[in-house]
Amino acid sequence: GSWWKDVQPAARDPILGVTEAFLADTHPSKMNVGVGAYRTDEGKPLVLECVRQAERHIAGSNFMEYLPMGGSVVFNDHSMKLAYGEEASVLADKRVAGIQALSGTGACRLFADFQRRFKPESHIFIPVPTWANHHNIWRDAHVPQHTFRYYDPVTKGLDFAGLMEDVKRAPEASVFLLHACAHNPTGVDPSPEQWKEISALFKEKNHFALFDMAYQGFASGDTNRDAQAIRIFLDDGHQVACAQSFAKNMGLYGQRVGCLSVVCDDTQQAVAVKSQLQQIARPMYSNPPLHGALIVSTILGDPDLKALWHTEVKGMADRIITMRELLKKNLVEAGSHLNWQHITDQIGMFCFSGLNPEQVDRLTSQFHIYLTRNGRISMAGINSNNVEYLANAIHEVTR
Ligand SMILES: Cc1[nH+]cc(COP(=O)(O)O)c(/C=N/[C@@H](CC(=O)O)C(=O)O)c1O
Repeated sequence: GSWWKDVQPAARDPILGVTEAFLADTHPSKMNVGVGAYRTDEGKPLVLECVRQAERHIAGSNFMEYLPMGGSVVFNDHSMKLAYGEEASVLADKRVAGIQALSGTGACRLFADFQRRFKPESHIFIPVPTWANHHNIWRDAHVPQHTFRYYDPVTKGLDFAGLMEDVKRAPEASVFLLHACAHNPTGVDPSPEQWKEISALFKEKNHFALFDMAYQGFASGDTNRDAQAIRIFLDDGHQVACAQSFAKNMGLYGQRVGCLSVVCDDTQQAVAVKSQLQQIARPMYSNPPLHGALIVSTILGDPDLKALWHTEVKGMADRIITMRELLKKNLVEAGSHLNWQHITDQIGMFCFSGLNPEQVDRLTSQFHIYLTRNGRISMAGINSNNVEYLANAIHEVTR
């Protein structure tokens, strides 16, 4: 009989499934505020000018060879400097094992498999809510998951007390997943003072922090400011790990460019850790793709291109902040009397609107507006031409 007769259709991905539904809709006013992918005020994807210039720099260069299993060393060095700081002592002392990854997803997965292999008894503590794919990644790595409180649906802000209590109650030396900035889906980040308290408690409990930094530069427009949580933990002496993505902040979504780095005791340990991370990559995809890493290295390695990138990433962050203000203003003008303060209090790519699944379903069925059922709105999908339409629709389903 047929080999695969028992294979059932997979459930729709809660995020990428929204894009599929959006593409299938032919309505002229349809809006996609689902997937976290930047769009210009004209509603178009953006290729950064610094990327275009980098592509011209590398055009025709005779690169088609395999990269090492750990990817481009030059790329890894630039990526780690971006995360930890140009002058970070852990980099000067060569204590960090860095490996090029298949964007942020790949970096998280490499860490999850590394954790399974070298800390087989460990579990992972994941914030509630988080990026939906985090659960899939640690599930497939066979690492047991727990959650810790993060978001307060009443205040639509950080549940700091709940977070600290859960961190305190977790067993000694637990592994935690933390969003470095622009928390997905809530857009709620701890303040620097709160990060300092979290770091101190992690020290007390001997916890380990993996930072998922998929939006560095995208939150505030300042790459150093968006990495402050990592810098605070480093200054406190934590040996963190960091999963980086260049999908959003450099617009390299489909190039799959990322980096996983692990801070170690010393150079010898970093060499050992990197060698083991490479052994995880080898059977998975052998070695990572060239092109995107070369673009990133070209940009971060050229002062003018790097300065241009900083300007452009700030431009994207600023447009999103403007859309937050516009959406809130249009909701008031539409006649809504609800409190929409969180729309401008939240930061990064997403607004956690507070809409419930039924209201989301109505936005989609009645107004052809596509967003994830947890009420997350990707602010980049909003522009000056559709913000009023969105505000009226939200008012309609929340009145
Ligand atoms: C927190 C976080 N971490 C990692 C990733 C992985 O991105 P990558 O393209 O592998 O570098 C994403 C992507 N989030 C958006 C896209 C997606 O779901 O894949 C999103 O939440 O819409 C994140 O939001």
